[in-house]
Amino acid sequence: MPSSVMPMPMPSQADGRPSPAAVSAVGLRKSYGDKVVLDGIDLHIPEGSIFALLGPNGAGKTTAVKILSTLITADGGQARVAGHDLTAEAQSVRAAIGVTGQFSAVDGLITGEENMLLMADLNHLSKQEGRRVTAELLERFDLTEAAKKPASTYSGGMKRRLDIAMTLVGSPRIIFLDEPTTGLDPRSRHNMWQIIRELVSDGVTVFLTTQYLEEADQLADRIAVLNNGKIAAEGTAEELKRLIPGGHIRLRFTDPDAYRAAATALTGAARDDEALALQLPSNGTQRELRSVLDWLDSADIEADELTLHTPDLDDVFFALTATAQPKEAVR
Ligand SMILES: Nc1ncnc2c1ncn2[C@@H]1O[C@H](COP(=O)(O)OP(=O)(O)OP(=O)(O)O)[C@@H](O)[C@H]1O
Repeated sequence: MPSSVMPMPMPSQADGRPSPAAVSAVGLRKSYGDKVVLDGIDLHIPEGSIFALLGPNGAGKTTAVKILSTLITADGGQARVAGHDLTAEAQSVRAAIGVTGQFSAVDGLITGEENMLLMADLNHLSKQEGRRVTAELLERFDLTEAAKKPASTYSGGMKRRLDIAMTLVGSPRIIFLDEPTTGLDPRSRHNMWQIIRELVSDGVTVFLTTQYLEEADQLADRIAVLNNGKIAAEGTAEELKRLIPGGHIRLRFTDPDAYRAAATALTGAARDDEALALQLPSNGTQRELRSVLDWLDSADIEADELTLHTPDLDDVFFALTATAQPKEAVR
């Protein structure tokens, strides 16, 4: 499947010119020993958008983030982040970005406020400015009450919020969030999504990696699926869903005789004898649904349950990453 996927067109502005890129990369490559992790990655992430890099475990998502945030160097290819060349202007790249990794930068032994003030110091803010920014961010991330408690006493969601608040002390224009909601409960995950949306409404560009398809679907303007070292597909969630077949109508019966009669009449349907269910391919349009219903009426078939299934990102992910997956190397 990946090899047959057409590249998506570049996002463009109303006047047809390509949108200014917060991150652009051509042919990024990285290997560990003889294991190729990134095998020529191209990216174009417009300013002020949310980009999600999806991929199975060990696909190379963190490696891509580490390269683009100058933590490690690529073996080949070129990239510009915030308008600066990744190799020649690494210092300028660092000044423009914030990174929160899977392993938090939060120091549990000191309070949330002290963590923030330390960050302000590292960003060379004056004492007064550091205090102002700290108070503002703690308030924004609902941490004012807990500000004077050791960070080790915080819940997972609070630690994650503190982590992002610390990243924002330096007012980065681009934020890399490596699996920002892994391990969070549903409520904390939804809170984090809201925070991410607010960041973007302030003009920040967000590059996030995730294993949660729903997260990419909910948040991202564009999504790239990384598999076997390559971008298997890239586009909006809707564009990706259109790439794969999988839409169907499912008819379920309670009466085995009715099921058998319907299965005989509907020769093109896939059968699930155990569930007494039939599955008909469908593109999900109203016109097609109506013609199927008319046909069922004319054949005198009455199902007890009819459900319409349109492909979701899960289907896309499974279709694109179904080929032999690389085994995770031991680090
Ligand atoms: N420093 C390293 N030395 C050797 N191999 C490494 C190193 N870092 C990563 N790898 C390997 O590179 C591959 C990609 O790792 P990476 O952490 O980028 O994947 P990932 O997509 O972020 O995975 P996950 O979703 O599990 O976090 C894995 O097979 C990993 O074991």
